[in-house]
Amino acid sequence: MTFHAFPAPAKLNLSLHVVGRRADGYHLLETVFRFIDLCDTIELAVRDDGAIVLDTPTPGVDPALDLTVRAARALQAASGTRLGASIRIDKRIPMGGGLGGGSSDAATVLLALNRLWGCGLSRTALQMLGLTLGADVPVFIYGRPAFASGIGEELTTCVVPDAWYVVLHPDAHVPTAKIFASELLTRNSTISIMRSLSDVTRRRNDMQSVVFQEFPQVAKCHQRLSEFGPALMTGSGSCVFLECETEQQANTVYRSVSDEYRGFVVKGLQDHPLYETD
Ligand SMILES: C[C@@](CO)(OP(=O)(O)O)[C@H](O)COP(=O)(O)OP(=O)(O)OC[C@H]1O[C@@H](n2ccc(N)nc2=O)[C@H](O)[C@@H]1O
Ligand SMILES: Nc1ncnc2c1ncn2[C@@H]1O[C@H](COP(=O)(O)OP(=O)(O)O)[C@@H](O)[C@H]1O
Repeated sequence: MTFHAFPAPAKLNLSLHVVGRRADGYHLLETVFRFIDLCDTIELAVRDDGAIVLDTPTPGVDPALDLTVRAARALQAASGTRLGASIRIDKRIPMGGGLGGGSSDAATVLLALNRLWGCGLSRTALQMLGLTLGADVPVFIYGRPAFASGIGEELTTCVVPDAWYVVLHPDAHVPTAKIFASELLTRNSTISIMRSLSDVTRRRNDMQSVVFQEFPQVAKCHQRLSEFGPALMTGSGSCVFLECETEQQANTVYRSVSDEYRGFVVKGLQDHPLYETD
């Protein structure tokens, strides 16, 4: 069996406003996504027997519910292919950190198997299929830094700065659904997110204060990183990040806090590594 390797990058939400709620309970967002150069690696081998086999189950995730397996099954059903796949995941993106690792893994499986199986689905069709797996999946298929509205699926390319990030991972696994369900969550943000993007000090994350109340260790970590500049939480947390103009600045900040917190320095990407112009 021949395995082919594909990258699945993490994302940051550079700003995130909750602007409403749909009748089905899902929240309407305005957010800016960008990819960073922390990646899982997904290895895929085509099988003739139609089976979807996860060779490397992720601790704590039921293999049948792993987003890579669900993505492969969804593409099988949508395309009608008789082919299957063996999947290996080399996981580097922390789970439950608001870095979108599971969603990115799923997107990479959809993009890569679409090629390996010769399904010929368009990028837009893959985005719609991805949305059935999670609100964060479409942007990883879209492949460009993006302003997102709706529940995260209405995407417009936006300009993001060349930047480096200090990302800290406090010791908390934040359940996304619980934060969205909180009575404390602001659901009527009105400030235009695009106007605030160019000014780092005006960026914000409406989920942040709710997470800080439930998980004081995240608040503490955010407070520490804020000593160096306008730090923000990504997505529903728990990771917090600080944007820096240079790698050297980011390394200096990280060195100051690395005794207290797990984390890393990453480069902001301009495109998803699998992005190709159509
Ligand atoms: C908050 C964000 C911001 O990018 O990221 P993460 O922190 O998860 O990375 C996303 O909106 C998360 O997207 P994703 O993680 O794919 O969420 P899903 O699996 O679709 O949904 C998990 C649960 O969160 C709630 N949910 C999710 C998205 C949304 N726009 N409104 C919601 O209310 C729903 O209760 C849903 O059942
Ligand atoms: N391949 C996968 N990688 C990571 N998480 C997965 C995967 N498949 C399913 N999951 C589930 O999705 C949840 C959210 O994971 P992830 O996308 O990494 O975090 P977040 O939503 O905080 O950005 C995990 O807690 C896990 O239960």
